[in-house]
Amino acid sequence: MKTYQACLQSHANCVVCSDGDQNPHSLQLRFTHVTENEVAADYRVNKKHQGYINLLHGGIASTLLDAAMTHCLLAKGIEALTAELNVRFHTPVLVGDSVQIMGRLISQRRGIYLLEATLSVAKQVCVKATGKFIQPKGGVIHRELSV
Ligand SMILES: CCCCCCCC(=O)SCCNC(=O)CCNC(=O)[C@H](O)C(C)(C)COP(=O)(O)OP(=O)(O)OC[C@H]1O[C@@H](n2cnc3c(N)ncnc32)[C@H](O)[C@@H]1OP(=O)(O)O
Repeated sequence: MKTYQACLQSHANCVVCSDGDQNPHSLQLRFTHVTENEVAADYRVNKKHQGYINLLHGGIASTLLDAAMTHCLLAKGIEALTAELNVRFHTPVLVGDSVQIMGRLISQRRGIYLLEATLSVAKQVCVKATGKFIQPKGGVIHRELSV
């Protein structure tokens, strides 16, 4: 089984979790293990990431939840692609809010991993997601570009 550190190399330039040297536009999130099947990260909402004035863009919120679920699998040595993402926006999140993002593995059946993730402010869940993840055939995730 690959280690978490080794799995991180598969997305070394990631817009969510690489360091600023690798990608200056990265949100530079750091996920930590909470339990065997759970990871978490903290993030303060930057005004660059608003959609409607002073509200966190829903696409960015979805990205954070997708990343939490991905890291949950990476922490278990599993590199899989998002095959399906379902997001429910309960409460707007504001610029400047400190948010906690959690990802949790729910189940695994016939190569399809089902996960859930939450984005909370002061312990109130504002955005919730479920996702299905699948390991690509042959296991190769990254691609070479022809140009
Ligand atoms: C911070 C870290 C960030 C890292 C990145 C974050 C995660 C991402 O953004 S990943 C990028 C976005 N996702 C992608 O680009 C994925 C694009 N899709 C794909 O590559 C493929 O469709 C992939 C790999 C998901 C599945 O491909 P493949 O294995 O060929 O699937 P396929 O043969 O169609 O299906 C395999 C099985 O899964 C099932 N399946 C496929 N999709 C789904 C789904 N959404 N729900 C349920 N079942 C599904 C199929 O029915 C099939 O079942 P069975 O074997 O019983 O027939």
